[in-house]
Amino acid sequence: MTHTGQTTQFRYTAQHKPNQLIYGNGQTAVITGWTVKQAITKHLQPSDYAVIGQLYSPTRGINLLIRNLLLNPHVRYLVILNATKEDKNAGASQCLLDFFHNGVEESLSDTGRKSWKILSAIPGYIEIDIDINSLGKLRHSIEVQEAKSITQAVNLVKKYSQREIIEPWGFPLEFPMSTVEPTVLPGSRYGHRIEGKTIAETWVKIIHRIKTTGTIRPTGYDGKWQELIDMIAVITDEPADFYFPEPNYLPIHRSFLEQYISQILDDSPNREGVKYTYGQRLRSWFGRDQIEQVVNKLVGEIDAASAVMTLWDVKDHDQGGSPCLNHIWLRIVDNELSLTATLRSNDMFAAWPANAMGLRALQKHIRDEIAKRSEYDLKMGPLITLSQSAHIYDDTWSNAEQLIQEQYVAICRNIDYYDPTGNFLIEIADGQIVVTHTTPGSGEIVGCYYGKNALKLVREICAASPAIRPDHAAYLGLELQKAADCIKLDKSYIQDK
Ligand SMILES: O=c1ccn([C@H]2C[C@H](O)[C@@H](COP(=O)(O)O)O2)c(=O)[nH]1
Repeated sequence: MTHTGQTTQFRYTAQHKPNQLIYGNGQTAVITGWTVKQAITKHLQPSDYAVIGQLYSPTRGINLLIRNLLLNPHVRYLVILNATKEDKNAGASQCLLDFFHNGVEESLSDTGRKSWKILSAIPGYIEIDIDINSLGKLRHSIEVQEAKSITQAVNLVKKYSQREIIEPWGFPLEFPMSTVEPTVLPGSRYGHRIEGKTIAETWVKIIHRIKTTGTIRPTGYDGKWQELIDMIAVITDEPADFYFPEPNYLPIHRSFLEQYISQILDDSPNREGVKYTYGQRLRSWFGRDQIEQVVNKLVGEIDAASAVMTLWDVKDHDQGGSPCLNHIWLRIVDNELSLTATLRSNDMFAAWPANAMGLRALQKHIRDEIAKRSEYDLKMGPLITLSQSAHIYDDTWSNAEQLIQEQYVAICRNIDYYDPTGNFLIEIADGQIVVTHTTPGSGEIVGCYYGKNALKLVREICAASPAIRPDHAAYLGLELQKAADCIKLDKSYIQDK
């Protein structure tokens, strides 16, 4: 008997990410991985499938997907698309396949919580609150097929939709879920500056800043994120071969970096299911190779302040999925080339490290091309990212907390107290405190302050040099108060003694 599916009464109930899914009334769930779900949906009728959704991450996505499947026992078939480079890199489709093939064991998750660990080479976890017998029942009640292409996935779904309706494998199952709302410290919302030597170090500081003072907001998808608006990250000394900490706490591996850099540097043809690549926007989208344009611009006019590349197309308002990276600007000052990139929206936990490394590779490429075509042998200046919505999604909050606990304190311990604002030399002369402001390197005198009141002096200094480091200002406060006390007690004062 052939069955078209129209007669079923099945309705998929999604408790997690309900607005991210496309619903039908069949018995097959389709996981499209990193391929946009519309690329599959457009070839099918709603009666062919129960639900169609994407799966990006094994550590973040699978747990919610399994919870949704447990709520929908009428789903008896699962087609998992595992087709693109992104799928291979993320490993989510593979890990989900391994869940159905191999099952789970009790273990600790990446954030140290007791969890069910999927028996897979790719780390993936399911929350321990989900009953193990229910997981077993789910695994054995659903027929699972991997598809290596869109066509194969569509054919598999159509094949299943021809089958006779099968009874649900049980009753809908729901398990408790614990959520922890973070404590948010007060702080300014707009405009934040973070600086670090490497991408890895800067990332930890970024995560700390957003996690401590970011505003908790709905994401526009399902769920929440913690957000700061307009965050500038300045990375001063990323080495040419990139710094990966040991052990690597970044959400990117060296093995993926080469592919990712190619997505930024190289043109690529339109691929079904992929909305855009940055390389395509830069190399060909607007009918010009913008990387070539900026290289030629700077070779011809080394002081140019117009070495701009744009990735935003005005047509991007007409459809979803517009590029997050929108504007790139290069500038040469003192024989060094800086690159500033503006991202309208930036997932600072999962995406920023790769974004930053890709942009650093672009900066190096432009430096080297300028060197090939001219006499200019430029140094690599800083990489600067301006993330307009700088956010951390709620499903990575616990990973972010763990990173802060394990790395932030260590990074703060290694801080050098160099302040580009300069140095302040404190003395007592003629019964007054005298503060001399000098430049950081050469020690040239650039300012002088006098008085007896420490607080007044600190305020004057901070007003005149508002970019002074907060710990430097605090140090000055202490030293100036010591000097003021010495005047009162008629004692001699020596700075730092
Ligand atoms: O290179 C990228 C691409 C995407 N994203 C993140 C930003 C958002 O969290 C999400 C895209 O969502 P939309 O703004 O397009 O809805 O992906 C990045 O951080 N960097």
